[in-house]
Amino acid sequence: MGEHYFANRPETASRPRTVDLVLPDLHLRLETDRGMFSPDRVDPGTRVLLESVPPPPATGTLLDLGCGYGPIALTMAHRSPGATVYGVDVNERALDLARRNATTAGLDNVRFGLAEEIDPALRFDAIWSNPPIRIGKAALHDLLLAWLPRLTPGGVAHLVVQKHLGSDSLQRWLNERGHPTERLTSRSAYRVLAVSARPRARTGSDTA
Ligand SMILES: C[S@@+](CC[C@H](N)C(=O)[O-])C[C@H]1O[C@@H](n2cnc3c(N)ncnc32)[C@H](O)[C@@H]1O
Repeated sequence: MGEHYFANRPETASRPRTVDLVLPDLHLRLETDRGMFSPDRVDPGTRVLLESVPPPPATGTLLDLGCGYGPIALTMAHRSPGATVYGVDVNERALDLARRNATTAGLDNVRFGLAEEIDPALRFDAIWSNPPIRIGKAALHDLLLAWLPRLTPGGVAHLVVQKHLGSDSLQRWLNERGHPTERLTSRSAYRVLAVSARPRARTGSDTA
């Protein structure tokens, strides 16, 4: 059976290569390898996200959830040089390449690591993600429930999901979980969802 791109330590023999990420505002050559998501080209869903989401906050703390070799985190770091960007993944080969890609791009406002290496007290002003749909619905829901509550009040998460992989049901589920969620973009097979932080529960003193 083929190895999943979300393996922690891919056993697949290494075969390094590069892909070009070309956007109106940046051009990066990124090192990739076997054993990770979309090693031969920047994923079209990632491209839809990067081409359609408004610029991230200029300062603060930003997150790329499931960063792979780093195209989303590095774009955020480039667009928001005054912010600190975190990229988290379970795939250590991808994290190593993401760190190398940051160094090559001269971006020093981005940090890559496993979830447990990221300070649990950190809160995020924006989250961008091409999430790992293929880990299964229950695991994806658990992942989102672990990270979305870490949005700051007013923070927004942008998630790109293919329609046939369940973007509409994910949007419904997020709304049911109390995260106001709208469809920002609909381009070919891809949808970008804009997910707001859950509104804080009103307390007695709010209404006094
Ligand atoms: C669809 S890929 C996107 C990769 C990269 N952001 C891109 O655009 O090319 C999803 C990523 O999520 C990672 N992933 C899977 N399970 C995860 C988890 N529990 N926590 C964080 N990342 C995870 C996978 O290893 C994979 O790199």
